[in-house]
Amino acid sequence: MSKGKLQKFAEMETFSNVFQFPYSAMEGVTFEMRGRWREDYFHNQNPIVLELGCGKGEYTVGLAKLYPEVNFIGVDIKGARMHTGAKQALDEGLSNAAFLRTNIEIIDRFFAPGEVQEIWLTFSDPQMKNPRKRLSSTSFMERYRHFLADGGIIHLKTDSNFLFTYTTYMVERNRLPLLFRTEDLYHTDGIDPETRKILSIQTYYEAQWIDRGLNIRYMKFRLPHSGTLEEPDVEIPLDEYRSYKRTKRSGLSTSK
Ligand SMILES: C[S@@+](CC[C@H](N)C(=O)[O-])C[C@H]1O[C@@H](n2cnc3c(N)ncnc32)[C@H](O)[C@@H]1O
Repeated sequence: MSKGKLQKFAEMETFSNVFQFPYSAMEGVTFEMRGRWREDYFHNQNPIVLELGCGKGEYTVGLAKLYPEVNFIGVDIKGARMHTGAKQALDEGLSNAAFLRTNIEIIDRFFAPGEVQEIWLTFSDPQMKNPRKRLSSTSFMERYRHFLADGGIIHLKTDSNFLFTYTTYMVERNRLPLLFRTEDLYHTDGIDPETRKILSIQTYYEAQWIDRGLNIRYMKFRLPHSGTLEEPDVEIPLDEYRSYKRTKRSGLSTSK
């Protein structure tokens, strides 16, 4: 591990806004703030919004600045990336932003039923070959149901035609209420100023995909608790650009 990463990890141990519980540390352990994030950490009764796969946490930090009356928690397994957002939140005194380093597969161990109001999926890996790892698959929706309020909102912002098309079919097949959907966010008219402000927050990956000339897609839908969820049975064209290898010119590894 590089010296820079080691230093970031050491610093993260001292950050009061970071909780680190990877899968390996969770065997037989119950997260003690489950059901008590508001009381024990945020010290308020405001809603809680998660950014899953937050990377450097641009949405967690950006939304926390825009909405001081809402609590935001960025979740990712990669600590070196999370360090950026966690440090920024501390430096800027954002008491409504926190970070949880864990595997999203066990996310329901950290939040009690109804404890979370909304989820953001920002530039999630499309996992074209592995639907069980896809953060908008029905198996993850089932996990989210354990702690997301009934009818809670899920936002998906992505460059990936594959992930966006898959999620559209998943929403249709399960009749989840669709609130908004655009295949080309930055060339869509009629988006209200408040939504535009939220959607203009750009993540690390988003900036790189925009540089490559890709459309940014966005949808939001509700996830009710009732009804059995079924996987859509559809063939979706793969995102060809994701099989490109890292080049000196692009500097972007797309095989992720
Ligand atoms: C493509 S990056 C996007 C990061 C950030 N949202 C952005 O837009 O720049 C996907 C992130 O999701 C995280 N991730 C993917 N699957 C995960 C899982 N099952 N558990 C925890 N983190 C996961 C990865 O570690 C990575 O940081």
